[in-house]
Amino acid sequence: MSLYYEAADILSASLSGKGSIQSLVYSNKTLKNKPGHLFALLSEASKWSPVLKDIINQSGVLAIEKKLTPTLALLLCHDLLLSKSGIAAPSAHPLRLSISRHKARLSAELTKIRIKRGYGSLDELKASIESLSSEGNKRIRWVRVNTLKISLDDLSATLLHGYKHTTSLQEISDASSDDKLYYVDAHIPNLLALPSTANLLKSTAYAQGQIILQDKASCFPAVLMGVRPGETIVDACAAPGNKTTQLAASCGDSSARVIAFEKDKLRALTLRKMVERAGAQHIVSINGGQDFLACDPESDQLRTVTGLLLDPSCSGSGIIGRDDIATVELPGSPTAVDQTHIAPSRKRKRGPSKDTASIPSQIQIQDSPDASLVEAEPIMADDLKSRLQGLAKFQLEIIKHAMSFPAATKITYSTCSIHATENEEVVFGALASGIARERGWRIWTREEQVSGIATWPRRGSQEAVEASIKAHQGYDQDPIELAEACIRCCKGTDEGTMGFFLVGFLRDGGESPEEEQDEWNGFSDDEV
Ligand SMILES: C[S@@+](CC[C@H](N)C(=O)[O-])C[C@H]1O[C@@H](n2cnc3c(N)ncnc32)[C@H](O)[C@@H]1O
Repeated sequence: MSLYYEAADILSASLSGKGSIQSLVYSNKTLKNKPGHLFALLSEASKWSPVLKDIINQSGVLAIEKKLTPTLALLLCHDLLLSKSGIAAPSAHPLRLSISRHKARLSAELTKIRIKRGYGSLDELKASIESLSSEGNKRIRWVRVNTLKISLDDLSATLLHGYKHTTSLQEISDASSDDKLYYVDAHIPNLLALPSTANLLKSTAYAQGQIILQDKASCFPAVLMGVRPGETIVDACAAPGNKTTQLAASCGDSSARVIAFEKDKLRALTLRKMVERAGAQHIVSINGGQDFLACDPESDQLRTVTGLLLDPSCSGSGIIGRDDIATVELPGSPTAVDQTHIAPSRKRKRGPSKDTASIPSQIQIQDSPDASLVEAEPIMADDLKSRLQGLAKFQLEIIKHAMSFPAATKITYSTCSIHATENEEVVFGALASGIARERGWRIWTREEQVSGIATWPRRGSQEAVEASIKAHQGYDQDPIELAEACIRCCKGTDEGTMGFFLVGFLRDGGESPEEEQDEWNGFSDDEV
């Protein structure tokens, strides 16, 4: 029976924001059960959780069986109804009995749900659950062409030889493993999409740094930055170096340069390797093992820096593969259908249970471009909330430090988090800060963004912006303009990106870079 207790503990820890199910299972060396067995149970039960939640809620079993917590009920009900080998416990075990004595009722609820959803058999329902779960997985492999090493045209003759160009991203995500297709992205220059089955890691192009496997969302900040000749750009949190090498590629053979900070010495080694593989060592200076927050913006190296790209450590909740944290639905909470926010979990009346209180039961993302996802903060698990607040404090410090660079006129701030706490709220904390007011920093409006970024439809959450403005009294700005200035990407959409957030800050003035700057109007539609 320890299997179910151990799995329930892992699920509760994941739901409180302590990590993905995968990392919690495979990083724990003291597990009593086989990691593979635990992971299979947890990922299957998570996949089925929207159905199992309804079955358990409709059956009323949680109100009758005092031994069952919602997570235990989810796991046991999964094995009772859906696992070929049934519940892995002796038939007389009290926990097994607590669910199996309701088998008839639970099976009847499963049948009801199946019929309601229009499936003729359990196999048909299973096939639909499988296809839904694979939709959340990455089907697209984003490939950035490293123009320091090769042009897109030359890559077409080598790596892409035998591949057919398509103008439909959908065709890429629908491709079978034999399909050799590529798509040229409309927002990011030199970015391709290939079917995820394309085995690029073994290609010469990858080994020689001609291509960099980088999610589309992660390419947005360097494009927004728009490096111009003569500039010096700081990448403040650089390893492993995706954005550093992208910035370097946009410097090309101009006189622009990049200074990359990476606090962690080991990660700085990875950064160095990546910069070398990308052929960017003559463009990038690496401040390895150095804390960006401890650097002196007035130093000789930094006082002429004109732009800073900030991509600090974050919760990583937008990363694909961490879906399992956010999408498990537990019984004991209402069935949410068309909600933008996490549905509040109903507190159970009987005694306290460690996995019931304040657990996000569901996150639903509204697909409308102007209302991207935000979490309903008040019902966040306490652990997650305090972890996010700690991250947000650090992220705000990074922005404020960047705002103190004397010649800087532009900053980009990004996270691969879906949480407003790390995104919109940090942004407006920064705008309302003393240093922003003193140095004249303001938001980089949508109208001022380069076309590939300005035309991206998913923008910040107006609701989160309004809440942030309220929290920073005296900061009087148009919430619509501010939300429009923020860029969001959502995972699990047809756009094939991970969850991501980006915003920019601008100010007039600052010292000019040493060289004369060319007039630069951003990327035109023809170029992307
Ligand atoms: C989200 S990752 C950056 C990913 C990177 N921008 C890319 O696109 O490949 C954040 C990085 O910032 C580093 N970091 C965190 N705090 C830092 C600080 N105060 N100074 C410099 N680097 C820091 C972390 O070690 C980590 O490698």
